[in-house]
Amino acid sequence: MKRENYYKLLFEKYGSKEEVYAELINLEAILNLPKATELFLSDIHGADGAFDYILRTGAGNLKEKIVATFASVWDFEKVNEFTLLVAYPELFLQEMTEKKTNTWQKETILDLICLLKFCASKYTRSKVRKSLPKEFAYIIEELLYMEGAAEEKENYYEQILERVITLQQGEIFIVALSLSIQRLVIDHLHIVGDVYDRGSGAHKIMNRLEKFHSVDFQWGNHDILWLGARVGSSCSMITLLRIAARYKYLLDLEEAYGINLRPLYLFAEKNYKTNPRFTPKATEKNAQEIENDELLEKVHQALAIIQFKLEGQIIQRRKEFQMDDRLLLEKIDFDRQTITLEDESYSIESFPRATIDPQDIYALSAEEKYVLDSLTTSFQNSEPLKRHVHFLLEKGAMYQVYNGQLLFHGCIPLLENGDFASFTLEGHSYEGKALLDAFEHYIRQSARNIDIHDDFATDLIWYCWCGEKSPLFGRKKMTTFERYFIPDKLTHKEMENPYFSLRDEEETCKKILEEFGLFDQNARIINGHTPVKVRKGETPTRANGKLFIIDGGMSRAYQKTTGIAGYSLLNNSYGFQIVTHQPFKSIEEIFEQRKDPTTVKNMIDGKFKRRLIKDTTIGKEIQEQIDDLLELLGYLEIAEE
Ligand SMILES: O=P(O)(O)OC[C@H]1O[C@](O)(COP(=O)(O)O)[C@@H](O)[C@@H]1O
Ligand SMILES: [Mn+2]
Repeated sequence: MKRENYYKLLFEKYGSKEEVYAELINLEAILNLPKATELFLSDIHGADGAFDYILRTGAGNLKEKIVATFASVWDFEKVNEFTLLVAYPELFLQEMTEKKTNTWQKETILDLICLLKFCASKYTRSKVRKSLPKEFAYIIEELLYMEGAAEEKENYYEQILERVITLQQGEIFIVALSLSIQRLVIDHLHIVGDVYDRGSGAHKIMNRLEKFHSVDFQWGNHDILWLGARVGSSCSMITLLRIAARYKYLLDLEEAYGINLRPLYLFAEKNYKTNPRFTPKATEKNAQEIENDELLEKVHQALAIIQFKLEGQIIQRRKEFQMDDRLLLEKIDFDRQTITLEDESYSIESFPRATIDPQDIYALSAEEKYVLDSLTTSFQNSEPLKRHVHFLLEKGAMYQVYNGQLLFHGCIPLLENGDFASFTLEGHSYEGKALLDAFEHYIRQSARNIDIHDDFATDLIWYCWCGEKSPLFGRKKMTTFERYFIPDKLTHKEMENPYFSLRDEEETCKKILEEFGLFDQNARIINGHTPVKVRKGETPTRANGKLFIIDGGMSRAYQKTTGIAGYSLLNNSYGFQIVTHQPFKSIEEIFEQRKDPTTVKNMIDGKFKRRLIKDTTIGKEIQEQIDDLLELLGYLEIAEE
């Protein structure tokens, strides 16, 4: 478009020169406000309750704000009580045993207004307005910004509150105020991968993310399985189903995504026997569940075998993946019940050989094909999955550079000596940032053609899940087969890419940051994917503070290894804060304990200078708008002459 036409269009948006001035002043004011709070979360793994809890409490930030507002007058007990009220207002009101007298309501509303005022102080009025519930926006604004003498104000407040309460709106008002506070406590959310798998609530998390006011997403290896399932990667789809069987929430997928599992269940019931190696992971059992387990064992096996066959097919047609050592089924000696891996023979146990055709080991049987087709149809017709994958494509990426930080889920593949490891895709060799960009390019290409199921791009989605050079995975191989069938635990080890030890060194982190154009000394890497084993003395801060690992560790099954639930990260205008989470069992337990066990630790960056919006990614965009408006004014002046 010609510059002149652009100015005309821009001017039409404002209508008058005065409006342009007003917008300029507004934008310049925004640039000088303190930077808003970001929350970084990762590895949520279907734990929707824990996720909901973290969002409602702003990962401990809500309590921090309450302490800052009322510290001089309230004790811990009162702070905890109020945190609970703001985080779960509906439930709090419902559970309250004392009478909710008019005085109590009035006091609570005034306290909430006070807190809201504090939380809103670093935002523009227009932004605060957008965060308020429509029905109460006017009243709340009156209460927030009322000018005048103390006495006048008090009378005015008194009158408004009296009215709200006599109209029976007190409780609704309390809920509305609490939700607005929640909304302002976290301004932007970063999901550093792995919302999906190992827990049954991923769809609820995705529903919530779709509506979240400001969010970005770095794909994790588990999310990529779901994206793959939607866009035609059969092997990704079967793998996520196998994991769902392993963690015992397979049936929930019928309701969550409308997946028809009947053909799969019928096939498994007919072709498989029970096999304790495939008993789903679960903690407590009742009689009905035991019966269910038997069926699930069969389904779980059926899925594992289809997965190994499909993997074999991909590895055979994609020599460039260099995964021939993972062509496992052909390495089995069925009569001797052994497998040969890297010239070593290992015994295998309970391998269900009945559905393997010795003449064509990786071929699916007609029945398996039928099951696969019907599942594919189900996945590709699922409306919620379509929406969720659309969200992943729109808000998600392989990595993100935001406010001078580099975010990615897994790793940047490195060689032992710290150089970037290269990988060849369709004849081109890529490394470092270019490698991540290339993966992203192919993922998006595959997503444009969901009817093609075996092209290079779609196969590469599966590679992202478990390939050695996949930045989302970062391990030499995925030993799923070994863990199911080979008792020798030595074979279960998944060697990590050198990145995972080299990232502890400042030099490595600096090199990676520079590769992504980040030269500032305050630049940091924010990483997910690997649980921080607190029990073994590991910490989430590495490389002299250049890198944070924030595996939220919300997957219950993994809490044994970590010793806590996990870590997340906050970043406000003063710098980073590391948040330590305790295992979340239920809201009931939180209400019983009446306290938020989350702890927040400040990591003030070197010099104590508050970061303003002008120093952020959004600030750069606002500056561009300002520059445009200034140019527009210049243009208008010339036009007037
Ligand atoms: O414990 P499970 O569910 O069998 O999963 C183990 C597999 O998951 C992985 O850890 C990948 O998942 P993460 O991205 O959560 O680490 C594989 O490396 C491993 O083979
Ligand atoms: Mn991961």
